[in-house]
Amino acid sequence: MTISLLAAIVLAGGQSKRMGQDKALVAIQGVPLLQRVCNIAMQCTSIVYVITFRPERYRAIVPSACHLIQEYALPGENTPHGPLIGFAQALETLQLEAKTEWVLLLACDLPYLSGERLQQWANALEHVGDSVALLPRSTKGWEPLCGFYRTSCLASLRAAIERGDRSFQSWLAQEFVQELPLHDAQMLFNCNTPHDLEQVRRER
Ligand SMILES: Nc1nc2c(ncn2[C@@H]2O[C@H](COP(=O)(O)OP(=O)(O)OP(=O)(O)O)[C@@H](O)[C@H]2O)c(=O)[nH]1
Ligand SMILES: [Mg+2]
Repeated sequence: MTISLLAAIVLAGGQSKRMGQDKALVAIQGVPLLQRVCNIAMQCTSIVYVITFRPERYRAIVPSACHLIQEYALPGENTPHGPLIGFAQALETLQLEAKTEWVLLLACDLPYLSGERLQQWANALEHVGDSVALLPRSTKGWEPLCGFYRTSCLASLRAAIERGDRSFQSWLAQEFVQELPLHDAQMLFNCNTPHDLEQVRRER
């Protein structure tokens, strides 16, 4: 697909409570997780945004070609307010600055992401019908933080947030989502806890 059709958003606004230290900065083979994810996103598109409450903390590790978006608190909402609102805020910026048809959304805690697999998936975007999103599925349901969304979903996303939805699952339950074939389930492994991190460091 032509590169201007696709941008990427990386979410780095979580609290890393389970990890006990900022996951974005945790290094695997010397490379901070957020940096790894940005590098892989850049294999799919030259337009990469990172949304976070702490852009200054990450400036030194995020590749200079990536854009950092300052996330803001919504009135009456605690922070972090969760990935759904983070995604909506990043999409607002994207619509103003990049105007791509699709966006690849990625969590920052995916140590086994494959750029090749993402590129293969991205190639399918040219042939998608009316779907709002293309996502892999696990036994738990859609895997919303490693897949593709039409940027025009912002209107429906805003409406869901207004209604009080805070989870991707409840928003996506109302949307037409197409499944991406997942041949390597490990790609979706989340590095959430010190135990997860130990496991990844052992395997790498
Ligand atoms: N931009 C943004 N990203 C978020 C927010 N909340 C979670 N995320 C991101 O969403 C992804 C998945 O979140 P989790 O795995 O639950 O990460 P977390 O919230 O930092 O971890 P815990 O505090 O242990 O639940 C990670 O990339 C987080 O950085 C938010 O309010 N804003
Ligand atoms: Mg996680």
